[in-house]
Amino acid sequence: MCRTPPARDPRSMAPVIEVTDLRKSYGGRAAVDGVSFAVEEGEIFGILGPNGAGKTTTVECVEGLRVPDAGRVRVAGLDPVADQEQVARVLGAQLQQSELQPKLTVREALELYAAFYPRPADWRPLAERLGLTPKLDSRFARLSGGQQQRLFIALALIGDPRIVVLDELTTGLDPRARRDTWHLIEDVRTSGVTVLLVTHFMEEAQRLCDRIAVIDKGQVAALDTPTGLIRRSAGATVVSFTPSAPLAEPDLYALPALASVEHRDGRITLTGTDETVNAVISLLARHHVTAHQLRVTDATLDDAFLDLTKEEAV
Ligand SMILES: Nc1ncnc2c1ncn2[C@@H]1O[C@H](COP(=O)(O)OP(=O)(O)OP(=O)(O)O)[C@@H](O)[C@H]1O
Repeated sequence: MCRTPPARDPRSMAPVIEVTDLRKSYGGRAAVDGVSFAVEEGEIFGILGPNGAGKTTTVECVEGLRVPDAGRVRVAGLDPVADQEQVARVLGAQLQQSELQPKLTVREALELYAAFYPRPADWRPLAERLGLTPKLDSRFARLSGGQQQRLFIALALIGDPRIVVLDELTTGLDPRARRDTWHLIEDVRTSGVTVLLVTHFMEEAQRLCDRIAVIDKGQVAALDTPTGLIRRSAGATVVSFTPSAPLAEPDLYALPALASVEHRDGRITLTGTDETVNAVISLLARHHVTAHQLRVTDATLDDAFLDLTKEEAV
């Protein structure tokens, strides 16, 4: 949006955010319990996890808002706690709703936050790009949810940061406003800014993120590209069909790489891998059973997330 993408030699690229064995407890209970990840410059890096997993605590340590109990955090090589002032110049964070005065107009908010930085971005083109120009004289409290989020993005970018941290950016937005916001995030990245994105929305993570750390119970349960996460989850491929004659249960359960079997209204749904699909087709042929409405689909990030964060059976 405002930065020119830096010319980068991929071989010399150091991570712009490094989190190593981060630990943070509240009242003796571990909220973050040994989290490590590294974010490359120019990435959209997602942090995904169930409620209470430790996502916000992790990003607050990256922002320097919380002091870790143990571990190491570096943002552009700086310590967010010891070097707070320098970190504030390279990292833009999304404000929480409560942090902006309801009576402030959009223009006042932009001017006020621009004044915090030695070399702020020009807020006018930023406001224009974010569709805020017609709202410059509106008070914050009178903006719609989508307009408020766009203002938060503008304020996070006003210091012309190298990195922007966005936490639950599209919560409460309608589907159109959410999609508009996704386009904005893609534009932000195209302009060379690294994005650290905390989200609950699988579709959002799958669409936007280059890589995702799935955090569960204070730990990194998996770290991969969205496609990689789907592939590594137990049931990466879903096959469903209505057989022309019943199939023996032991034959189904003997299928290779099978993750689950479901029967509903005469229809069988299996999850597994491509190997499972090939084997079920052979099984059907061997027993001269026809598969009506045979469908083979890829699992979604939603399926992978549920698999990666499932509660262990007790
Ligand atoms: N200031 C605090 N004092 C005490 N406990 C806290 C505090 N902040 C967070 N916690 C607890 O730490 C754990 C992790 O919280 P955190 O907000 O980091 O999780 P989260 O993954 O961001 O959750 P959510 O998706 O619900 O926002 C939770 O059990 C939460 O109740």
